[in-house]
Amino acid sequence: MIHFENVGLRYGMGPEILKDLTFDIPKKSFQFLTGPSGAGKTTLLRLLFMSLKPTRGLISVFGREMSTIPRTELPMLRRRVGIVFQDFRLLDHLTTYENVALPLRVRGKEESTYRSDVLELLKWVGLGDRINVLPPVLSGGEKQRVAIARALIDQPELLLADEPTGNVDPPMAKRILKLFMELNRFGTAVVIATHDLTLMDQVQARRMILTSGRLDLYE
Ligand SMILES: Nc1ncnc2c1ncn2[C@@H]1O[C@H](COP(=O)(O)OP(=O)(O)OP(=O)(O)O)[C@@H](O)[C@H]1O
Repeated sequence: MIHFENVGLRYGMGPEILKDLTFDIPKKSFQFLTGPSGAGKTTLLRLLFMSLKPTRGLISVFGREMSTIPRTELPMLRRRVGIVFQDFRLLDHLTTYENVALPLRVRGKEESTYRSDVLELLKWVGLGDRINVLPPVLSGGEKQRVAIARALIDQPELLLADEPTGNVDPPMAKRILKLFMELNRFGTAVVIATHDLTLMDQVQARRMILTSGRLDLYE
């Protein structure tokens, strides 16, 4: 589904942050992306989300070579990807419910077809009593769970999550992991960037380890 071939990335004239990355993200696969702080995990997720272009090498996403994709087509391709940003990126003027429903609204779906799914997912992540609240009054962990629910609601082909359990307690982290695994069981490829060893030890999954910009894969 995604293929990287000798990919390198530098920001501006700075040093190369990612070096010679060659790997695949197969359809329906599940993997953790880990490595020390500053190793380039978020940068790699941004490449996977097509919000950054590599400075060298080739990336193909959903069978398309990234350098040939017109800018106008990127939003359509990105709709096939669910992403949980480290800083959540919720819309502050929309309620919790409306934030989670947004990807479905953007697709032109009727509210009656998804309302119960959104409510059920919000309940699952422990936010059943926060549906009409605006993000500014939510705690960090609550915001994180809204961002996760929004990324999952439309069953994307690929889910990218940047430290998705960084702000929640261990039982909730376990619950969120279960949600990702369930989504994966239904066919979504999942990439979770994390430092959380306890989380990674709960699943037998591929580990992609970034160290000083180089990637090692442990199947
Ligand atoms: N927009 C940017 N401009 C210049 N340098 C950047 C930019 N974004 C990230 N970097 C640099 O790239 C390197 C990798 O950063 P990145 O955020 O990808 O690492 P990370 O592995 O996700 O770190 P963490 O685990 O702390 O979130 C760091 O040295 C960072 O300072």
